Amino acid sequence: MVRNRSGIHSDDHAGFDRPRRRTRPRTKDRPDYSDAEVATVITVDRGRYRLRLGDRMVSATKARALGRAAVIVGDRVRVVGDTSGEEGTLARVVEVVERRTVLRRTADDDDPFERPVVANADQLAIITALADPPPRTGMVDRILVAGYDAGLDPLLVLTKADLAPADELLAAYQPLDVPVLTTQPGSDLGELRERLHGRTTVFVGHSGVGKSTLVNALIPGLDRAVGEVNAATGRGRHTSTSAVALPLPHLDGSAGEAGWVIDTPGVRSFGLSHVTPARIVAAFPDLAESTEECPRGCRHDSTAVDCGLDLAVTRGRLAPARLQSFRRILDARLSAEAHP
Ligand SMILES: Nc1nc2c(ncn2[C@@H]2O[C@H](COP(=O)(O)OP(=O)(O)OP(=O)(O)O)[C@@H](O)[C@H]2O)c(=O)[nH]1
Ligand SMILES: [Zn+2]
Repeated sequence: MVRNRSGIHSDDHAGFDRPRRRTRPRTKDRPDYSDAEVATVITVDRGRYRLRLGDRMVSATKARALGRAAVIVGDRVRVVGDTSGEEGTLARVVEVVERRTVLRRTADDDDPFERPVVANADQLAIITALADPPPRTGMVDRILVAGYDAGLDPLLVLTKADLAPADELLAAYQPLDVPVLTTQPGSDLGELRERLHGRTTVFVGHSGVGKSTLVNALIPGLDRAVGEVNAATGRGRHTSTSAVALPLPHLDGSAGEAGWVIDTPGVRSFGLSHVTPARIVAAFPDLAESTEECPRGCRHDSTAVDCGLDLAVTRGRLAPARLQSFRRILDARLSAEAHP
């Protein structure tokens, strides 16, 4: 799949969480912040933001003028006030820079509200264990769909390869050209590091799959809590409920970051009611081309009549396994619609 660096199509910029009109100050009163410093949002916690500004960490609140507009992890924001980062100081976020991408979910399929989860990522790593807990392709498919919708490049990381073989999952995702990596205790993370290099990658995975173990291995000294799952709540006591952006160190010790990992809390569901099938198709240029011959309103699923995708298979232009895998993930979206 050929994509530009940011992984998004040029028409994807419109209307990302612009503040509503009533919350926006009248233009003539709006101060000009264009020369304010720009920082990256690392965490969001009850109206407080931890920002990385150059090589210092700064705490901040949101300026009243931003109203209810969301500020999310990964956002690039303009900040004013005390940006020294010294103990007890608090800067003010006055503007969110236009987002390149937004990964969204709806809490449930019947939840009408889209919740932006992470801004400005360009890759989505889905972490799945090969056993303990057993892999759930339905969940992987749903997260993939959210990633394609957001214009993120997918990456599948299969952990616990010491416990079970990866064949089945490889067969399910290779036809979609999803890169798949496997890990196990002590395995070489070189290829994963290469894929993370210079990019911002969201890590998503069900609780217990070994996500913290992986993040700790990638970022020595980080010490994310591993395996502290509370039996009663199914949630680690110290597990944060929102995402956190973590800079990846350069292995040779040079300054700056080698990329960003945005770690998200274990997901149990990934609602997709905000996703349209057309945007999933658009993530696969070869398939999108074949749908040009479809009848109007074709949904391209396995029940579709005269679908151009079936024609493409008949003509030998599309591998049957690719179409089958594509329809499986399309179904992950459509089944969301079937149970509103
Ligand atoms: N056998 C095996 N066990 C692993 C592997 N990776 C992690 N584990 C174990 O799996 C358990 C869960 O690992 P975590 O890293 O806490 O999983 P997590 O996905 O971060 O889970 P949450 O913190 O609940 O989100 C721990 O006991 C780990 O030691 C692996 O590759 N093989
Ligand atoms: Zn079709």
